Amino acid sequence: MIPLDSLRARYLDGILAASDEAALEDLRLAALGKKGEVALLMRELGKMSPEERQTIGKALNELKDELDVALRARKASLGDAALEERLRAEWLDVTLPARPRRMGTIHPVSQVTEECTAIFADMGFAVAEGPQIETDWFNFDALNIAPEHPARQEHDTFFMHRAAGDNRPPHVLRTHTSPVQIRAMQAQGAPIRVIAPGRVYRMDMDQTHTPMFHQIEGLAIDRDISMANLKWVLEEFFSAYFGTKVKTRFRASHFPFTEPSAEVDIQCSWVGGTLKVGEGDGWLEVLGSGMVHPKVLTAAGVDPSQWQGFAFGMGIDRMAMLKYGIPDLRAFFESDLRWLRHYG
Ligand SMILES: Cc1ccc(OCc2nc(C(=O)N[C@H]3CCS(=O)(=O)C3)cs2)cc1
Repeated sequence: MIPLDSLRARYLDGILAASDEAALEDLRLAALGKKGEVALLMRELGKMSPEERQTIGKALNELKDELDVALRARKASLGDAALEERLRAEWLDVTLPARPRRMGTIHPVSQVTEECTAIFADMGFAVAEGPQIETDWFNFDALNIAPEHPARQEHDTFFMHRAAGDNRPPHVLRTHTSPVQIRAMQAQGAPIRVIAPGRVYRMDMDQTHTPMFHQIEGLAIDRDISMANLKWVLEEFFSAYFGTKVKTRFRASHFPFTEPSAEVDIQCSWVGGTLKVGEGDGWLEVLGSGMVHPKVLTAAGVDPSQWQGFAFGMGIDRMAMLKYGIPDLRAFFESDLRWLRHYG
């Protein structure tokens, strides 16, 4: 009688060493198949005494069950490994549907900035850019804004606070893009025709004001530029922007950086809650403007006895709200995809 232990050890080792399911199946047949070693031993039982038959028979059945469990366990782990191998080999499942790719949209602020820039480019204005963090000189002093002017207060302006002993000049988040035009004049002198679009920052927050918003300012300096030139440039701009003939109305005003100054309205009517530009007997304020103050030209290194010209400033977000009928400025910056897709 073969000692069952060596048979058991041989098969258990063989099962653990089996490298794939085919080898395992061969082992199962060799051990437990009709012609398997266990089946052959079972046939020997008939030649034994009843006592032997019972002992050996029990041992053979236990061996059969043990090998069966070991074979199933090994088959399961080989199956997992085969699946793992297949998933690794077939990482790219070309039968999967393509990932939905939605077309992006251009933000209304970017659209309006590009549109305004193009319209002014047609009238000979180049685009000037500059830093968003400015010294208080470029943001205020150069624009003839007095030291005690309320706009310099912290309730209006974001100041960069300095560590003690840091004696660099105060820096602010620019409150308008006017400093860009000072820098442009310092760089190229007169004559000059530039527009300065960009982000500006003011301490403010409500339905029509956000701490960051977008402005576009214009500057035209030459030998004999007048308010009449300003009126023409603005009427050309608004007519192109709104796609219809737009009349403007100048109302006397005051800004430290322009003299004379004028707030400019465009003709409009509110038909059933929607804005109609270029008709009706209503007027809507859209920007501020004026002839550049001599002190501002001097600060920028341009001789006011030789050169003069106009400047204006308007809110890009506000222009987008007017054109697209967007009621709340805060929605511009909430990154709500539904809003962006609707207005984009
Ligand atoms: C060198 C230089 C000299 C003068 C300049 O004057 C730009 C001007 N801006 C305004 C004005 O009213 N701007 C506001 C309109 C709405 S807003 O976006 O809140 C800012 C009037 S004149 C600019 C640069």
